[in-house]
Amino acid sequence: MSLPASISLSEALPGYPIFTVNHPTCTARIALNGAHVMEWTPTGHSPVLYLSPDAVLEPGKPIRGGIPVCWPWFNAHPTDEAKPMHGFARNRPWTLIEASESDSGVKMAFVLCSDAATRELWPHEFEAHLTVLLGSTLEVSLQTINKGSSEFSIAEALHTYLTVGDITQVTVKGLAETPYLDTVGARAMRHQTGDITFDQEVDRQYVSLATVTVEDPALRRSLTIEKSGSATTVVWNPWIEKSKRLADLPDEAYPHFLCVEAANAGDATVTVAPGEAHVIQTTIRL
Ligand SMILES: O=P(O)(O)OC[C@H]1O[C@@H](O)[C@H](O)[C@@H](O)[C@@H]1O
Repeated sequence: MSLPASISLSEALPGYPIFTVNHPTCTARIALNGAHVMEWTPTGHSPVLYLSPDAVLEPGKPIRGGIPVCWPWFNAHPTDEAKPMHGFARNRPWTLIEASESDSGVKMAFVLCSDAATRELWPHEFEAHLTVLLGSTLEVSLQTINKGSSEFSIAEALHTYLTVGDITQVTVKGLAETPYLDTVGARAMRHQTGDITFDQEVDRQYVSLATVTVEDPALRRSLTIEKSGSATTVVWNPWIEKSKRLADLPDEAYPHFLCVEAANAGDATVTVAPGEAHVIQTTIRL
């Protein structure tokens, strides 16, 4: 496929293609492995997405940072922990099917289809389409199409790593008075009173359709995360002890990112009938 002038293709390592976007509205990088948006920087601003300096760029491995696509399950597989964490979509090579540009930005679309390897992990026929609009805002949508003859259920997340200046000064607004599944320690349903602030590990699945704002006084900016087709918002920061266990994340990195993820997780799995489709979408703006 021919690429428009604002998108170029290179290899981070042999056999590891990366698309680089240089457009008047933004710069960005997207890996074909996982259809993974690694970086997005609107013109005149510092990077919005966090990418670990120790991220591993290797076919079949997830990238620490950017927007991993978690699909068709979220977190550990519900019955078989030997299967990949967060599903297989972030570990597979996708195919680029559209790349175009306009004055407002760049559009890229990728597809992942069921094959022998995916059937080993998940016995269903599907097409997954990831569409990314990169400009002064970032829009990502993931469409799941059931190509088989029986229904299937999915969990999913657009696992967005946001750069923040100092997590201890961050406030997340939009989830006050919302129930959530707390997955730090023994799982428990809890109730969020007031806005979210951070002084320890946070790993929560909020039952929410709401738009979320991340107030970041250290970088003097706020980020808005809108979403649709998503009944769960995951909020995650590993803090120090969990960071030490993650080999592809520097121990001292946790104050500088926060994950706010449009998701369908926990009880909010999505059932897709044969021939039907489901779309989860998120828009991030400064
Ligand atoms: O290390 P991974 O597989 O990318 O997962 C990172 C985190 O992803 C979050 O979304 C989960 O809520 C956490 O429990 C998990 O630790």
